[in-house]
Amino acid sequence: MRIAKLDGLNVHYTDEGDPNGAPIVFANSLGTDLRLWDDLVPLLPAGLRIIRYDKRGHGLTDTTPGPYSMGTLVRDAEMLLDHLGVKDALFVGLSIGGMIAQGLAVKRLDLVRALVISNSAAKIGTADMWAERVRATREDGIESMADAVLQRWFGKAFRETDAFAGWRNMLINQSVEGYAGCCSAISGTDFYTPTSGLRLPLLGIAGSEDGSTPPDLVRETIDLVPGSRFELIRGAGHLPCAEKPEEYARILNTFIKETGHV
Ligand SMILES: O=C(O)CC1=CCC(=O)O1
Repeated sequence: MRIAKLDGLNVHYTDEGDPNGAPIVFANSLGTDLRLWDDLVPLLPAGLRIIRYDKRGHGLTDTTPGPYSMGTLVRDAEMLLDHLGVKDALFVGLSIGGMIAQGLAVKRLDLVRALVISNSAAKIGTADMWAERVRATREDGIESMADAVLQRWFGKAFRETDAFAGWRNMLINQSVEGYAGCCSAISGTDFYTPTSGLRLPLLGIAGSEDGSTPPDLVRETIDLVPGSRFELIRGAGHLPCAEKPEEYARILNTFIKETGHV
């Protein structure tokens, strides 16, 4: 098990593949841990250094008292990459992970040479929506919202597979404080202006059945950056890397090659 102690925070991460390869970093969504990418990683091209991590309040990373700010989550990612000596990474962020990706690219362009913003946007939801999510999380528990969240995460066919129970368990077993803390970070984030200023290779990925960040919302953010590309995965919900890993890999691997990352 790999833990990096970053300014007192124990951050759980994995560092796989070729240690001298071009780095690719994955940041996961609200309510998931780094296993989000388990089915995708074996489909990536050889020669990459593949880094995944559990963000604050999720998985095996420490939970600190919330609410969190997006600045704190971006700083955690920044400290991890500095700790690992990573520069010029291809950074893949899904949902809140895609917000962290935008914030990191704006703050430390030396760390990020290309971005994948998956099922994410410059701004997600409204302050009222996130305040209600924080209230429900704290007062009724994550499980009280699980069915609604999972409907947005996956299409109907996937919800009938055996694997679905594992995703439900991943969601309901996250820390209440960590989950609520990250809801507050999303609520306070509007990267519309800073992301508009980014000039780097950018790929957007959306799922046609995504009830959290619908395709039009993702596309609006991707279109802020000249030269960016947008791909839609049909029949997939909010977590297409888990629901349709082969299709996700085909799109991501094309981008990896186009940007000369391997
Ligand atoms: O829980 C959801 O609705 C999906 C989601 C929104 C932001 C995020 O990271 O996940």
